[in-house]
Amino acid sequence: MPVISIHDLTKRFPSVTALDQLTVDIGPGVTGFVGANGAGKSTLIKILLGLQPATSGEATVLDLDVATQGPAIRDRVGYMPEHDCLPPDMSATEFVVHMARMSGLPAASARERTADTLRHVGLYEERYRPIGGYSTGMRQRVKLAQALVHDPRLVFLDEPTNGLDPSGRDEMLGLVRRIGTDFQISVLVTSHLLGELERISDQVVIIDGGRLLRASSTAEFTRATQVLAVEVAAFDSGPDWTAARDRLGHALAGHGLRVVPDGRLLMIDIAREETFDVVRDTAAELDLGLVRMEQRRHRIEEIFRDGAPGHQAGADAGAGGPAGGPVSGPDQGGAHRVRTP
Ligand SMILES: Nc1ncnc2c1ncn2[C@@H]1O[C@H](COP(=O)(O)OP(=O)(O)OP(=O)(O)O)[C@@H](O)[C@H]1O
Repeated sequence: MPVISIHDLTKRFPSVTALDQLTVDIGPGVTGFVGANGAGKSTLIKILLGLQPATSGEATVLDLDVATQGPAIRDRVGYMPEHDCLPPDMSATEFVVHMARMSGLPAASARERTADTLRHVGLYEERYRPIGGYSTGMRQRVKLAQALVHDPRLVFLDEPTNGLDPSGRDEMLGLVRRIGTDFQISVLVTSHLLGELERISDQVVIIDGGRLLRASSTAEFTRATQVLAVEVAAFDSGPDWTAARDRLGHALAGHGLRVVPDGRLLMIDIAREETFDVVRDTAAELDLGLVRMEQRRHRIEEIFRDGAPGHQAGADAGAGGPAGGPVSGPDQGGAHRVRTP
């Protein structure tokens, strides 16, 4: 049963259509909601919380109607807003207790839940210091704690990694993942960075200009391709990786495999089951060491890079044949911007 159900939802502002006939069902677990800046992510969250009316269309959250049951939704759902909204003179404990009381918790359980939640987000030691002296990462954790303190069934996290450096981002993503796994709270987390959502989400919804581009399980997005990526090192020619790569490439082409170089790698069509053995044996015959041999997986960002939703990016990487030029293989890097603002 979907946790969130959105049907034909449109939101028009005077000068822009923020959501355009959006229809999508979102199941339990961690859902990554991705789109460029201005794609309509925050607008959707506000409509789902009953804080803003839609222009047309319907949506339910935990089976509650967003148009008429906003307060009941906000009782059951936690919300971490994108922008900083923290009082600098209060400590994390004071602020989170206050938010717990606002959600209707009695004083004693508000204090107890606050201590538990701050421990969970890694702020226990610092909980009595004024928020004004906190780093960006700590402030993000306070916002996360206040979203969790009333023990919601579902949380909306709007760009929780905003402003964080790579290690802070990794820690935040780990926390978000644990909310879904350890606490069994469903999560809708937004980002304009595709790579980070791919890592932590059970399903991913991609919007562009307020329209649905694609919604599917992460496993479906990142399923294995029929391309084997191989990197070799030459024992006898030192650091000349180009020569080693090309020797192997030509030998494999001689075995009837379709091979395309891509930087230090060879992209090889997995035409038959023995392909792995042929690569291993040929590298050994040529006295080359196998540094890496892995079946490529689709990356979510390929959907954007290659334009068309559902495009079989990477699956035909070897189609150029042995004589084909270098192809741009699946991305090796980390998170990518969908579109810079
Ligand atoms: N209250 C408003 N009045 C007018 N236009 C608005 C309002 N809120 C949002 N918009 C516009 O709607 C579009 C979608 O904005 P929204 O904030 O939902 O995008 P987003 O995907 O969350 O991006 P960001 O992360 O940059 O906030 C943008 O063009 C924005 O300028």
